[in-house]
Amino acid sequence: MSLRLFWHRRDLRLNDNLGLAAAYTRTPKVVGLFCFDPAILSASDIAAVRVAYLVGCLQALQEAYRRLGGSFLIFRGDPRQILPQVAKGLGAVAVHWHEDVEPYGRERDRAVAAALKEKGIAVETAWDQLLHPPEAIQTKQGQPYTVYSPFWRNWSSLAKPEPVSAPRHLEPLTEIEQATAGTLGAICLPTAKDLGFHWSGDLILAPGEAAAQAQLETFIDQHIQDYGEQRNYPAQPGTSLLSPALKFGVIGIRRVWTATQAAMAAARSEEAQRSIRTWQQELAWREFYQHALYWFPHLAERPHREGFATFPWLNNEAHFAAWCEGRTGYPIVDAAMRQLNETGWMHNRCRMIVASFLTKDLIINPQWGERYFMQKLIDGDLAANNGGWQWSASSGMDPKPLRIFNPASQAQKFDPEAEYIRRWLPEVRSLDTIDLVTGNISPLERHRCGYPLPIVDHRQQQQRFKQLYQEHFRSPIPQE
Ligand SMILES: Cc1cc2nc3c(=O)[nH]c(=O)nc-3n(C[C@H](O)[C@H](O)[C@H](O)COP(=O)(O)OP(=O)(O)OC[C@H]3O[C@@H](n4cnc5c(N)ncnc54)[C@H](O)[C@@H]3O)c2cc1C
Repeated sequence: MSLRLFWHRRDLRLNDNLGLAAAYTRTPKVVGLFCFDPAILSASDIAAVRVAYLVGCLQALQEAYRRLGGSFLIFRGDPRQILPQVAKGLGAVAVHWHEDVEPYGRERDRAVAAALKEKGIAVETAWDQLLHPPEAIQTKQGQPYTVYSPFWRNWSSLAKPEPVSAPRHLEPLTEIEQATAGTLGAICLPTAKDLGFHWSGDLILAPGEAAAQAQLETFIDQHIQDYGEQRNYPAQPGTSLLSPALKFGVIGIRRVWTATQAAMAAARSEEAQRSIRTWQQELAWREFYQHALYWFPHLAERPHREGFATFPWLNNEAHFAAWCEGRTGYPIVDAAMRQLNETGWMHNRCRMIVASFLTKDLIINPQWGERYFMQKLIDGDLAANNGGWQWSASSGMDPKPLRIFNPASQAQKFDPEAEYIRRWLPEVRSLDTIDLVTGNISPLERHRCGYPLPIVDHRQQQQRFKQLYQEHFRSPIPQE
């Protein structure tokens, strides 16, 4: 029986997995494989919480393969060497995987494909992590979109693909093949600690396909119809928390989309339908940023607007340390950074607030913040994180208006009872709500609570940023 390998990367599931389903139509002997790449593991922006979630998902996937009777192999090393060696050693006729948008992944995949073809082994790839691959969404002139609204109009007008089924039964490796895999370097699944990462906290989402599916169902049943309103309040459980599952492909995007369509059909009101539409738009933001990275790989390295590469950022290291530790003296900013440090996740509203604060109040290079987020986030994803930071810094593809968030107005609007602030800043819990949301806390009170004075003055810094902007770009401030 011919053997095919399926190389898992950002698709840690059996259901709604296009490449796996395609391989399974050819043979039931599809062997799953995951390779820990030292180049990725040794990068300086890896979060321990993300590795912990990844390892948990691999464990669930390995069990899922076993339940279907199949085999799942783990390796540690350079995929450019491992994949061709293993495929050849096991006599595989083909290796299947899914396309990636990240520059490193695309280059790696080209090298792996070339090495396999040299050995006479077929390579079959598909787009799986997006509802529409980059080539499918372009302007009338055949160019990639650089602005979200027209992208959304095009993207949302297209019919969406249906989910595909998981294999029903898989053939395992024979004992001899298993022994061969061992000599080729197959290892037992390491723990996050074995890989050099330590995460002792809880995870916002339990690892594995079953947990992601259950989370989707809970969100659809209980929250999606109120998402339009609730998604802005960081103290409320109004968002899906599916970002780690979507990052690692623990749930299929076609399944997620189908669930939103079913919710739309069952919506209780027009308001509820608008909420569901808003959530669908977030899924489109995810795709927009992935397409952007695919077409403009330089985004991973530098600002899209070239002028920002030489912007005179102040880059005060003490201010950056205070921001990272949640000790800026601005309660909503500090609460958000503590949430990130303690849980590996931060609410979207707060991501925007802290990113604006870092770039427009502290006037620090957004790349510093982008990297810190990657070092901490369970859902840290190059495309989404870069997109979010470039949006916040006004250095991205869609720079208008110049977004400057006022921390006090944001807190008054989106955390009016200071519930979120109190949850993450225990030292100020006893203070009055109005003081917490406005940040008008006297120096004496701050001293009494052990809470720092504001490290900068928002109003002054806003003026300073605008002045630097005008001088640097020699142009007026872009307005809405
Ligand atoms: C500065 C900054 C950095 C960010 N970094 C990341 C990151 O590293 N990884 C990441 O997945 N998201 C990132 N986001 C986007 C967003 O904050 C998270 O996707 C969201 O908070 C995840 O929570 P959720 O799953 O409950 O989202 P929901 O509100 O339930 O949204 C559903 C899904 O849509 C996608 N999504 C939602 N908003 C966005 C967005 N603005 N851009 C891209 N995709 C989106 C996510 O996959 C999310 O899981 C960032 C946003 C900002 C402003």
